[in-house]
Amino acid sequence: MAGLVEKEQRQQLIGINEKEEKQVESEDNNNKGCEFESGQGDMVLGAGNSIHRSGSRPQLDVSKAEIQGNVEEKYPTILLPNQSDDLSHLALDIGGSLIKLVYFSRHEDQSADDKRKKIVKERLGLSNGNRRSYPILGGRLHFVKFETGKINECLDFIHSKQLHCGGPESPCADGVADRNVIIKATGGGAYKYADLFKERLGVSLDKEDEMDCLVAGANFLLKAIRHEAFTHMEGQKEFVQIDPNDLFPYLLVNIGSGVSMIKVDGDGKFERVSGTNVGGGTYWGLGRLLTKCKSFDELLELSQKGDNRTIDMLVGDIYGGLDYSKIGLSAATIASSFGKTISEKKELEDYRPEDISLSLLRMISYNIGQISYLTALRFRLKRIFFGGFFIRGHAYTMDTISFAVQFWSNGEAQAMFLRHEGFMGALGAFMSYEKHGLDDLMVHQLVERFPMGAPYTGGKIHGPPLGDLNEKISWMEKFVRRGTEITAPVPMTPLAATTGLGGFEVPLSKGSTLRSDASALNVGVLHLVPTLEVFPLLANPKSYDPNTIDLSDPSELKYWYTILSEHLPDLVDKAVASEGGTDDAKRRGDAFARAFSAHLARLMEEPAAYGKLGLANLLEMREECLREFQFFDAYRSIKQRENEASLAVLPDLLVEIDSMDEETRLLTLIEGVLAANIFDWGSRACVDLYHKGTIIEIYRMSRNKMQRPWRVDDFDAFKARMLGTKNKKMPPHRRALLFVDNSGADIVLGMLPLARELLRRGTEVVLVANSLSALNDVTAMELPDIVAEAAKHCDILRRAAEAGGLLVDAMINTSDSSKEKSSSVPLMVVENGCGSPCIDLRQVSSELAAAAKEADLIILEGMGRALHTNLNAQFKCDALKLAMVKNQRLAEKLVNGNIYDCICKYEPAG
Ligand SMILES: Nc1ncnc2c1ncn2[C@@H]1O[C@H](COP(=O)(O)OP(=O)(O)O)[C@@H](O)[C@H]1O
Ligand SMILES: CC(C)(COP(=O)(O)O)[C@@H](O)C(=O)NCCC(=O)O
Ligand SMILES: [Mn+2]
Repeated sequence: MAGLVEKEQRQQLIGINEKEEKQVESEDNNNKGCEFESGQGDMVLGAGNSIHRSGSRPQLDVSKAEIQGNVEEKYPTILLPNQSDDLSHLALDIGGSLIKLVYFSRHEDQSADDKRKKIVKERLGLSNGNRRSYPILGGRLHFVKFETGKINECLDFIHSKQLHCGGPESPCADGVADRNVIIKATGGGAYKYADLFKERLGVSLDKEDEMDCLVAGANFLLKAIRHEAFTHMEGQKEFVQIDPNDLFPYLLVNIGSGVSMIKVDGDGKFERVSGTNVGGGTYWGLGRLLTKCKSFDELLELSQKGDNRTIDMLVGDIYGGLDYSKIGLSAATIASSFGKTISEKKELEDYRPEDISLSLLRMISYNIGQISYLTALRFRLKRIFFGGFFIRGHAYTMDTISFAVQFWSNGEAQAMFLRHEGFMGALGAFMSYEKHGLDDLMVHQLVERFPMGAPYTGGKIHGPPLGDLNEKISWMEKFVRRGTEITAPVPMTPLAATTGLGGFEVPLSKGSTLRSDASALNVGVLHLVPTLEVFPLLANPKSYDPNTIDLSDPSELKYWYTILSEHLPDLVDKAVASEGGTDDAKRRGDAFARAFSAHLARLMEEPAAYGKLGLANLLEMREECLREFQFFDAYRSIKQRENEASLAVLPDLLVEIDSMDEETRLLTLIEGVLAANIFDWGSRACVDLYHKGTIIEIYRMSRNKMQRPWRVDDFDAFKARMLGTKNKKMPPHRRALLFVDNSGADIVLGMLPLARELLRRGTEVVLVANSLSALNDVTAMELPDIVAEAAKHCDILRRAAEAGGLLVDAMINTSDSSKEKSSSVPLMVVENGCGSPCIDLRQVSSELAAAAKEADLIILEGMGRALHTNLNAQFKCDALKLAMVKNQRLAEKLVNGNIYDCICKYEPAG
């Protein structure tokens, strides 16, 4: 370490305590349109130009079409220069009670198509061949609903977002479609309101069969959406992993205004086998008459405070308080719904609306559950999926239905619910567009993200569309005034359960809340990313779960909620500074903080709202939320400063390393990676440390503390594989994938020297970095420049970078003047496909998937990638997981250790 000291003085100049630079990189966001969905929507950055649409689906503009690349390829890419990417599809399901809307928005790829990408594609033999040129290159599916009685709001919404013309970027004249635009629609309203749509928006509704749509939507959801189906018993929600190859047959019960029961045997293979007219409309209609409630939610809310014993006739009422044990009915069992109201001389006003609502809800839910079970029995179906907006994610309703199915089937049949409960028909209508592209997509190409608007939009707030970021922020500011009102949950009174002899028992519905209409939708925005792939080196892709920490443990959730909340002010400061600290940046920062806090609060109340919640999801949500408010790289100047400081001391470090024998060198390199992982701006403890010294001081301190054995120390096994033993020589690995983490010392003084060692030993190295920025993580875009800088001081890196095509543009000033063609194994950079401090290996970039095919060693580095996620992941090849644990609680929990302990976990190919 002595060599480093000389440079130290110089580094003081760029000390870590320096005030954040106020420079702004010119980021031309002004011409990007922003839209905000009122109602239940979210915010989306839009882009693009005109839309070409006519007939029942958007038409291709094939003028000047040409084949790009090799014409011999099986699926050559066809370039359509005049075809806009920004096609927008909209489909509707207009039911008796609600209108459901599904629409697609093309989303601009935020990761730039730089030179590196082109080179990587060539080198890894990736072509655009399997990338569709039409219609879905990538975009987002949005889900919105309106009450049918307020159809004008729906028309306004479509109109304001220009969804009938193709999106806000291509408004149609006077808001009326000029061509004969046809929109797919299902449900009775597609007939009833056809003229209204024509008159108001100038569009024709193309009617699709309701049952066809329901089934198509349900099959798509069950096959392609992770954590779509779940069971709900006694207040406990559990997601069910559906094997797409073992889905059929099943019974689909759609509880809308009325109820349909459909036996589904395959795609497009189904029969409506039963139904009942006692459904959601019955509950809402009767409930309204009997309680004078003004809204469905009000009625449902009332039920939560109700006691049905005042309304229902129980077995105990008939049997003088006794059970009817001979036939298995407890005294608490409902013998007759509303039965008590006949025997007493009371009028409607004498009953509490709360009790009436509860009795009604139980009566209808139980009845549907029972008929469903009988229907399933009739066709020998074991699985019943319930959908429709009657369910409304309401715990008590689901418990009651589950209870009925379980009770009557003696546990043989299982009731499951769908998160996109009421959207099956609308999705099916969407899929009926001839070229929607959806059913070609697989589960790993769909990323469901938190809808950025949901937690803070109220169903009753239907504002105009927000045209730009400014309006979005103003809206957030206004929201805050109403924020507590909107986000405050309505507590659900846990009802006393009777665990008697079965039958009409009171189901438990603990801990659930009934939220305002908007956030009641437990659906995110579906990001369609056709380029994503499953990481091919996962040993067990089906059972792989990226998250190490399960946030379904409430104490764990609370802890991480607090950590993220406490980090927020500092993050906002950094974000605002990264955009020059302008007033506009401050407003955006403020809006971001509010939005993110609201999301956190929402998830605290209902952690499983959008599927199983892990720590990686929370950390990603923070980054997504920053991007939503156009903070694309909050740590930009910190990263730059740390890169420069570290690059300045790299030559000395390399000299020092090169003076060591092989064994000491390998240990020093691994030690170096662990020590440099301390530069983590996401860790509270580390950020506090940075106030105490310069980068180099901290780096040195960190290395000095590297005492072996580390908390998890498989170094000897790794060394044996790398260097061999006395008795056994080992060949070098063919290709290593290095999943890199932070900028600055972490990459420059940690991972690059390790990469260099591998290269020196004849192993190809692929540096795998983020596609989008997250905290101070280095991105794939940034890496070539860093490598080029490092290569100025090192021939090994230079030759490898040249061989990997990384130095095409770099002005290399090497000490070695030889110009001979590089004979080195290559060093490459690929992007991982994500913008988070963690990595979900079920969904990685096609570049990474291609690079992985030749790899026989993986090195995962950092807390996010090797601890929060993937600590327990098994791979088909050798894997090394390296990280410093920068959080006390995590250290205790994972390794029974302490903060700053290190993990070096080596797992040879199984
Ligand atoms: N905000 C709401 N307004 C009216 N009904 C609602 C609302 N939220 C949930 N519901 C329930 O959902 C039912 C409608 O479900 P849905 O699946 O949309 O069927 P439909 O296609 O028949 O409208 C209503 O009958 C009611 O029970
Ligand atoms: C966000 C992080 C996973 C990044 O760590 P890294 O992957 O860079 O090692 C980590 O900083 C973290 O878990 N921070 C929160 C914990 C804390 O502040 O203690
Ligand atoms: Mn990191």
